[in-house]
Amino acid sequence: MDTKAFKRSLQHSENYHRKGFGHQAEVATQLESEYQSQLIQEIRNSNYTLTRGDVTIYLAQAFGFCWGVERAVAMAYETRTHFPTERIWITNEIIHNPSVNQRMREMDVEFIPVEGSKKDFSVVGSGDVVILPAFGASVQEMQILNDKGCKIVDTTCPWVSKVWNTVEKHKKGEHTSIIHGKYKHEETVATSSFAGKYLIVLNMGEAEYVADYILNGGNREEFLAKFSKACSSGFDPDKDLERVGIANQTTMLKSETEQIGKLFEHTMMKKYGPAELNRHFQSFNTICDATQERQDAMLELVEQKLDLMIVIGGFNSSNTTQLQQIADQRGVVSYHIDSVARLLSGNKIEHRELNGQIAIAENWLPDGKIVVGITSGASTPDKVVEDAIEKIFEFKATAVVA
Ligand SMILES: C/C(=C\COP(=O)(O)OP(=O)(O)O)CO
Ligand code: SF4
Repeated sequence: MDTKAFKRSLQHSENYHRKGFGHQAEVATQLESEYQSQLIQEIRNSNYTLTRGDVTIYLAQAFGFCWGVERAVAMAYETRTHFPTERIWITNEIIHNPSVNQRMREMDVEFIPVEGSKKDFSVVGSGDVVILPAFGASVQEMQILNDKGCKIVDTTCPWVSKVWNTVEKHKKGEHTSIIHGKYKHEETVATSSFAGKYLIVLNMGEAEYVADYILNGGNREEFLAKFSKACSSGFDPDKDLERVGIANQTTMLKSETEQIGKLFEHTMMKKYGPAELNRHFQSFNTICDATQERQDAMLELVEQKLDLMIVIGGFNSSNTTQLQQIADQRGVVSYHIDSVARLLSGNKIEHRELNGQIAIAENWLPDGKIVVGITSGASTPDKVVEDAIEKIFEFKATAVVA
């Protein structure tokens, strides 16, 4: 399938919308009242810090809703306003935040049902409206919806579309796209659907395995088993790694994407020599600005003397997990929570560990004066952060009285 031609023709269809519908002002007021926070604004205005009682809060200098998320959520709200009576579907979560997805449900936006691991698009009627989330959708899904003749509202973040353009360039130059990402993540599923040949590597360990195979060969069966869910169909590691291009899921750990890019550049240089490098290697920076800013702010925050860190964001939010990984790498005690409900009491906190397990930690709030670092992922409303901060103040105030 010529994915580039399909995308171009879709964009010219009268059923396809990728800009708002002229209800910006109305929706902006609604979003502000549902997701913004007066307290967080005050903390921003006082140099990102606030002390109340025994608790000093240090907020990261960049955190919370990114531009792409604000845009996607606003478009979804506008869609509801513009099509008040039509049936509206969404192909996945609009972004990875439970409270925002709950709001979608309350607005009667329905999620496409999943049977086993397959989505059942038979429920969608031709006059229905379908929202594509901020991560985008695979080209096959777009084709199904286009064939049905439904109205498509595409909220894909332009930074994500930029990565799709990058893999299209790899395809044109007959380079295999090496995508630094999670093969099950919606964004990576979408990106790989636009790629020609591709291989998805999760981390530096997997990248090193591939680089070693390029230089020294290895066990082909083992390679194929290791990447069975993370490569294009018919992928042949002995033929398809002669020319490679780097792309990534926009929200991975920035430093790791950079290291992976350098690793493949050196590998191809070693194998083919500097004069041939351009024929065998392509790289474009596809980490988005928002991801960079939030990770850089986190790196600064963990340099402070903190008693603990609270990282707030959906448990399936990749960028939030990367923020917690930074705290973990620096040896800062940190808890990833998705809502204030996880702060069970002054003694107990329910949180997501980096390995994905949900655990309960005891005695998480130290006695006496404490400094708490706070950050939140790109899909976390400020309101959720405010609720968590207020709860910490409340637990500590009660502890003093007791
Ligand atoms: C939509 C989006 C980022 C916003 O944060 P999310 O937490 O929704 O997504 P992710 O970090 O990719 O799991 C894709 O870049
Ligand atoms: S994190 Fe970046 S790519 Fe993702 S929605 Fe936000 S701005 Fe877009």
